[in-house]
Amino acid sequence: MALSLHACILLLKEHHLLKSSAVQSDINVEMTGITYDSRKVSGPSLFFCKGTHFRPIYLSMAKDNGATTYVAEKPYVEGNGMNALIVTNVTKAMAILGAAFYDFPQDDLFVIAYTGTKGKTTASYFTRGILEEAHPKHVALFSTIDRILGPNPDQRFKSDLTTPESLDLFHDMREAVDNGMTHLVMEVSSQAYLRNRVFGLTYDVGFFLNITPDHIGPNEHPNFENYLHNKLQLVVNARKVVINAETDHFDEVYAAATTTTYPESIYLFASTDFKPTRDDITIDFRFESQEADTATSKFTVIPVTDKAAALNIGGHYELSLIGDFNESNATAAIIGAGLAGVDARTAVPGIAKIKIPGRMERLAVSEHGVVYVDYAHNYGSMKALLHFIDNEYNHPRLLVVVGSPGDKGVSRRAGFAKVLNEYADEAFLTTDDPGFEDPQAIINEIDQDIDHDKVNVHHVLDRREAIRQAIESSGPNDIVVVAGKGADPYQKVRGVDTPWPTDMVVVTEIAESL
Ligand SMILES: CC(=O)N[C@H]1[C@@H](OP(=O)(O)OP(=O)(O)OC[C@H]2O[C@@H](n3ccc(=O)[nH]c3=O)[C@H](O)[C@@H]2O)O[C@H](CO)[C@@H](O)[C@@H]1O[C@H](C)C(=O)N[C@@H](C)C(=O)N[C@H](CCC(=O)O)C(=O)O
Ligand SMILES: Nc1ncnc2c1ncn2[C@@H]1O[C@H](COP(=O)(O)OP(=O)(O)OP(=O)(O)O)[C@@H](O)[C@H]1O
Repeated sequence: MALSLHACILLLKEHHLLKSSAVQSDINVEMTGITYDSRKVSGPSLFFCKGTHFRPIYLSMAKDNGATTYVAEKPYVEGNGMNALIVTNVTKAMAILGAAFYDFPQDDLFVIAYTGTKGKTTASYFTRGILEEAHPKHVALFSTIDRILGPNPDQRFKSDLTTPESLDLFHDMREAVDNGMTHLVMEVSSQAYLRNRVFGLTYDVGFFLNITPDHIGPNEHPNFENYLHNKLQLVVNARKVVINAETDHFDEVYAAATTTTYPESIYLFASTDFKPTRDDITIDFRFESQEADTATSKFTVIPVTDKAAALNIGGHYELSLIGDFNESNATAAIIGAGLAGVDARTAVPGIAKIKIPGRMERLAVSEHGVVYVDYAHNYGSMKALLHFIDNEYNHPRLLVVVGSPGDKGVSRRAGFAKVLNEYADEAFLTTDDPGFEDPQAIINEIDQDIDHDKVNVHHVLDRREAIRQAIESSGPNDIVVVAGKGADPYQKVRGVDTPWPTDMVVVTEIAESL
């Protein structure tokens, strides 16, 4: 892979990003490296000066390591002697030049993208499960949990971000294509749009699952309007759009979709109980719960319109991942697979066996009821989870272990208190990625909104101990929910990822010790 300075200048001009350039060498000589991290420069490279914690010394280091050109929003003396491309927006420039450096790998992939406050990972796993049934060993995945770039175990990595930085995104897409992948299912966070990680990228199919207030605060979105605006960008950039008609802010989502997509390429889905508030839209697909037990969930997908019927995905489905919200996620995935050319004969077996690390994992503990480990970590997801369990087990005594992260998502704290008031009998408030905040202060903040007449609250800073106390104090008919971390293998403490064996491993160890 390579890119010349000449090509960079042309591309930046074409996108109206170039403010000025200083050329010190032959503009046709190709650069064979591209990075935003001075520690990764090797050989003649293009280096991007970006980020809140960027220091000019990184540019000196990049130059020493062989970088020949830098891209930045202002000139740096540390870059003297290098080619300089001064741009109006460095992260947009990075996305445009990154796509070109890796030779536009998205053109060789059928790309299905998901956004939504909740359900992105689940729907992405479901979609990949179906597509893999139709195209074995040809479906890549970029998810919060992992990135799958090829069929071999060494082509699978743990993710650091839900949606990677643009250079990493295009790098990984290129690897996926070179590994023979023909399809990519990816999660797109609102932060990815805010930070231009997917600037200029378009999708074959784009999904809008839902939106509830989250990710608002320092380092994330300044307010809900900004969060919504960034999430809407996904439907603007998709050739076919699928929208959960039950989402809050449906009107804005639908309007955004129609700015770039004709209504015949927009598909809407909803449960059979849902009544649209406007009569100028038609729901294309309905889904209806059949029955659920503690191991499987059965539902039917019903095509309503002609364009929905044409996909041939109607029928009865079964999931190994319970939770009524997962029927909605699964319906989305089935429609996505249908738009990729897969019909119900493949979709039905494809989705049945999918399990997702840290989502609705369940362990029955002798004499202590059932323990669920789940990644629910805001009001909306926790409500969906506790409501489902409350219904499924007919109002059991509910013990919930939960904490809230530091440095972000501050609104989650009040949200947890609200949902605990609605459903929990016992709350074990504990540590969850405190970052640079005091975990006890976070616990106090959650606790201040809990109604102590309804919920018996325990403060147990040590997460393992909190889980132990919850399980030990639960009876044979009780349910313990360990929420928030799912299959996260670490606790973020003062900038350090401290290893954590994962909630389910801890639950299992405690259960075996009883
Ligand atoms: C707020 C935010 O999104 N920040 C991301 C962003 O940081 P940044 O651009 O400000 O960069 P920085 O960390 O300040 O580093 C400065 C620059 O110096 C460079 N550097 C550093 C050291 C050195 O020796 N040499 C050098 O060149 C670094 O490579 C970097 O380019 O780029 C970094 C990668 O370069 C990301 O790791 C970082 O994600 C932070 C850790 C983060 O927590 N992001 C969250 C909010 C996020 O993105 N979440 C969403 C999911 C949200 C959801 O669940 O929906 C996601 O998509 O994951
Ligand atoms: N459609 C949904 N509506 C409400 N809650 C959901 C939905 N789907 C999943 N959840 C809940 O949210 C949790 C996280 O689900 P998932 O990982 O699929 O979402 P996500 O959008 O990828 O989340 P994040 O952006 O936080 O990584 C699940 O463990 C479950 O409790």
